[in-house]
Amino acid sequence: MEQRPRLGMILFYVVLGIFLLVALRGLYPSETSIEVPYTKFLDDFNNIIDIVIYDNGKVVYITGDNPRRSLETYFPSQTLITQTFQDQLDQLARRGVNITFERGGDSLFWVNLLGTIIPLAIIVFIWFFAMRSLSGRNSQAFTFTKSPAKKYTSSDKKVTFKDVAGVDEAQQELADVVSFLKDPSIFRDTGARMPKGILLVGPPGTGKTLLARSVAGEAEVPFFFISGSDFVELFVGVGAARVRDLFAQAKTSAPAIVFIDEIDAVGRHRGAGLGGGHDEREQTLNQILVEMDGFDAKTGVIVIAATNRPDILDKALLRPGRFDKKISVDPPDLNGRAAILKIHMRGKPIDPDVDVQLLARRTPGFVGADLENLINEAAILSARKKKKMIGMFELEEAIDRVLAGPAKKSRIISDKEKKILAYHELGHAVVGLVLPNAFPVHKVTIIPRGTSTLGFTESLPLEDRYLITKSELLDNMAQALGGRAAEDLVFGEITTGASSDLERASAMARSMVTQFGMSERLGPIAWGKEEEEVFLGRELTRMKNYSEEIASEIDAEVKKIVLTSYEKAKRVLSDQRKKLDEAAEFLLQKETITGRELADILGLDSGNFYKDDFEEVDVVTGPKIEGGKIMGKPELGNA
Ligand SMILES: Nc1ncnc2c1ncn2[C@@H]1O[C@H](COP(=O)(O)OP(=O)(O)OP(=O)(O)O)[C@@H](O)[C@H]1O
Ligand SMILES: [Zn+2]
Repeated sequence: MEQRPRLGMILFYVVLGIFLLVALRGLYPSETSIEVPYTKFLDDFNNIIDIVIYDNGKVVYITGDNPRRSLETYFPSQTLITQTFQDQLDQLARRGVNITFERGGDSLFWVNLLGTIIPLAIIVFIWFFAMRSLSGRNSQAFTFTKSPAKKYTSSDKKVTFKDVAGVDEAQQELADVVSFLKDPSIFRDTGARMPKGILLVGPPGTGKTLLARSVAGEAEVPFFFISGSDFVELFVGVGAARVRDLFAQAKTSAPAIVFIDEIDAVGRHRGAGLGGGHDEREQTLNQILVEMDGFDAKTGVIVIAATNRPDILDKALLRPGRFDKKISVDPPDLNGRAAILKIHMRGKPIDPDVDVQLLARRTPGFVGADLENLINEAAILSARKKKKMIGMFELEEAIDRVLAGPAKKSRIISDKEKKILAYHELGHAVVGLVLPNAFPVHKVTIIPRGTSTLGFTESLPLEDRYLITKSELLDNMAQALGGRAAEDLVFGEITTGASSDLERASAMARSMVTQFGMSERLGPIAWGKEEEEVFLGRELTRMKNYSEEIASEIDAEVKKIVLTSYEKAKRVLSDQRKKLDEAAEFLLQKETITGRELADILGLDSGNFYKDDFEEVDVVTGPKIEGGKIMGKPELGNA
């Protein structure tokens, strides 16, 4: 980012240099000859070694005295056809002088002119183009200082709180802002101070922009939008000028909302970042601070900024009177996702049989933008099939695509591999169905998807629960190991396909021992401290604060837990050995089997499959426990 203005300047000067050079060259063309009087021509006559005669009377010649300089003179064009002139030419020819006849002596002028204009035009074009692409905006190549803020006024399609869901807490906080913008006097009477700046913090796609727009829509005030990366411009000082312009615009139409997306692009704490080059960014940032200090609550301008890197923001931005209110915009929970899906289904032809709750359950970790995209994908799939309505099949297919890539029907898997795959996936599913505390099984498929997934069993994690018991953890671990257990049991041999299952089970066991204090031997002690680097790829790092002795005890406990779960999985499967073959036959034929169908084959009416009985649960907002972390993803063990 910082390199941009530098690069722009260098490019600009290089282009300017070339431009001047060519322009000068065009004015004094080196190839052009010097005009001399006719008498000089007569003087030189005996010395001429090369001559060009144009039909309009122009003559260009070179003498032996100075062969590098061509001279030119003019005859009245009639002279060219006189006998005397012909005689003179004869004389020259006899001396072996090179004589050429040409048309239209003026062409040289045009050649010169074109020679100047064409490169000029090319350069202007390149310059223009460079500006355009460097400034990242099409129409504003030359209006650097004018703010490119887009203004959405109430005439545009209005976004209101009804268009946003799953971010209830943030919405509640913003409701105050709306009432303030609608009627500032209420707040003035109680002496309450409205924040000038609000910082929306959250991962991409959670609806920060949408929220800011909905505040403007609810309050029916103009909305000025700009992105922090727009400020990073070609010339030093341009960003600051833009900020000034933006705020001037907002103040004249106050009450108004100024929204700065990606504020981290300019608001990074000073001195950070690579390769210096902070002058431009710093100036822009300073200007934002100056503007925010320069108006008070009476002005009626509220600045909302969004970022997903609050940790790198300059402290100056967060001081009182600036962005002193922080609102976090988190990824939606189960009910939030259902509500967002409903919003984006509005006005689309959705099959009445669609189970929104199931879709929400299948999409943990999806943010608003993903859910919107999901519905769009399903709409495309339906259109491709020329269906009139978007059905559950397309919506589920769209989820599978996002989770594991599009189905690869063409991928050829040998029958033997397919059989192993079927038993492996059924191993997961059967264990999940039989053990009462595993996550409900939704479906099993052996349709290969993406590049690495050969098949998967999907269980739906219980997100509306905030505590997970030890027995649930153990049953889920057994389920994770079910694939491997089935391979072992049925084929007496194991494949490489279970590696991620093993990884998952081991990680669960380790968390149980070190994090949740669930090992009897090691007691209710947190071994090591887990640190989640905020927004840095969510890497979990464990700080070791225990002895080597404890470390080996932890390892022994982890091993014990995993092995016990594995034995449990194997026991369940050998009890169901006969039914397992029946289910495998079904799966090999149909490639997909639902939890309910599998329960029917196993004769487990009360089996642990996904039942549609979660509909419209009340959200109990409680603290999220750590355990949610490892439970957050659906079972997606590849073969
Ligand atoms: N909470 C939500 N409710 C409804 N729709 C949402 C929600 N969140 C996102 N969307 C949909 O996703 C689109 C993109 O979201 P938006 O641009 O507001 O996210 P953002 O948090 O600003 O992302 P970024 O940080 O990438 O700018 C929205 O236009 C909207 O259609
Ligand atoms: Zn597996």
